[in-house]
Amino acid sequence: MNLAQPLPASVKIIEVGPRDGLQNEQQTISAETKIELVNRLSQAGFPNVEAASFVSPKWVPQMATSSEVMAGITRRPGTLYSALVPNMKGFEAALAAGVDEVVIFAAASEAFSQKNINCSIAESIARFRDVAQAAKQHHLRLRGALSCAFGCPYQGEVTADSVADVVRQLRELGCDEIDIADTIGVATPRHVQVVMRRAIDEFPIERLSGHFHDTYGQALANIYASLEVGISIYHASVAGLGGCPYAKGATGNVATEDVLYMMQGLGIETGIDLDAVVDAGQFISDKLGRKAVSRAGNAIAAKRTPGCN
Ligand SMILES: CC(C)(COP(=O)([O-])OP(=O)([O-])OC[C@H]1O[C@@H](n2cnc3c(N)ncnc32)[C@H](O)[C@@H]1OP(=O)([O-])[O-])[C@@H](O)C(=O)NCCC(=O)NCCSC(=O)C[C@@](C)(O)CC(=O)[O-]
Repeated sequence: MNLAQPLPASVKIIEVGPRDGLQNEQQTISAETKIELVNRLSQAGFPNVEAASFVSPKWVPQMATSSEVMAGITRRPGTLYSALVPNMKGFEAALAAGVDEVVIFAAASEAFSQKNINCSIAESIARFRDVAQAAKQHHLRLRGALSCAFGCPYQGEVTADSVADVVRQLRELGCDEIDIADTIGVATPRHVQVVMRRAIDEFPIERLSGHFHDTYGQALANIYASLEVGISIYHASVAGLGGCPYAKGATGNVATEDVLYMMQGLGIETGIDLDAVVDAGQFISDKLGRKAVSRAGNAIAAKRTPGCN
């Protein structure tokens, strides 16, 4: 029996490079560079750029410049600028910085919740209740991220039921969108379809997203598997930037250039200029002093060099 549906005609791609991509970089990246990266990405046409994170600078020092970044960017009408917010202190800073969307971030794994935000899942949901209410009061969009939905670096297996349980709690907080995240990139396509189908039982499919890291080289296959079950929102990171400070060995999110190239080939509309994203990827890779991790990005950049075909 073929359970696959027709693929969506269009998808929303959320660019998470400036936050998820850069948060784990050991070298200090200037606010100026982050601002230029965000501007290049919004100009490329992304409907949503995750630009900042108002977490404790003791926990994630690279994100300490988030207010400066938000103050320095040139806002493009049509782009929403999002930021991670773990508590009310983060919310106040995000509000003052003028973010359009706050992202509360829970986990499907107790062990990861403790390592990442220093509290249990239940405590995190209680903390997020105040943030969610404040976001609604201020008419800000509210997104819920769910880490370790397919496996945890500390506890190992994570069940689809525990994912569904936290999705339901995030729905009850009033999340407009919920991200099902493979923080350590361990998922494979059939597993993804099982978990996504359980999540769809708890939350409207058109507001669920897939957030895949590429640690085991499965991210594009996992996106395709999610397309088959009808998921139409995906996160990606320019030049494949990233990793998670609390998930050892996690590599970057799937590279945005690779996702856009695949969507183009599938005839799925994104509204994003792939060439401009390749430029943004080369820009940030030059600043970091290393080659972009995107296969498609590097291939397209190489083709532009005279003498290459
Ligand atoms: C949640 C806390 C704050 C708890 O951390 P804590 O130490 O339990 O909190 P606390 O309330 O005891 O505060 C400790 C200190 O931090 C300060 N503080 C407290 N809150 C803030 C804030 N918002 N902004 C700035 N400062 C803050 C607070 O004022 C205090 O300062 P002190 O009195 O010692 O000088 C901490 O654990 C934290 O910031 N964690 C963030 C970890 C993180 O950002 N991880 C990466 C993002 S998650 C992720 O990447 C996964 C995702 C979403 O991408 C999906 C995926 O890929 O799977």
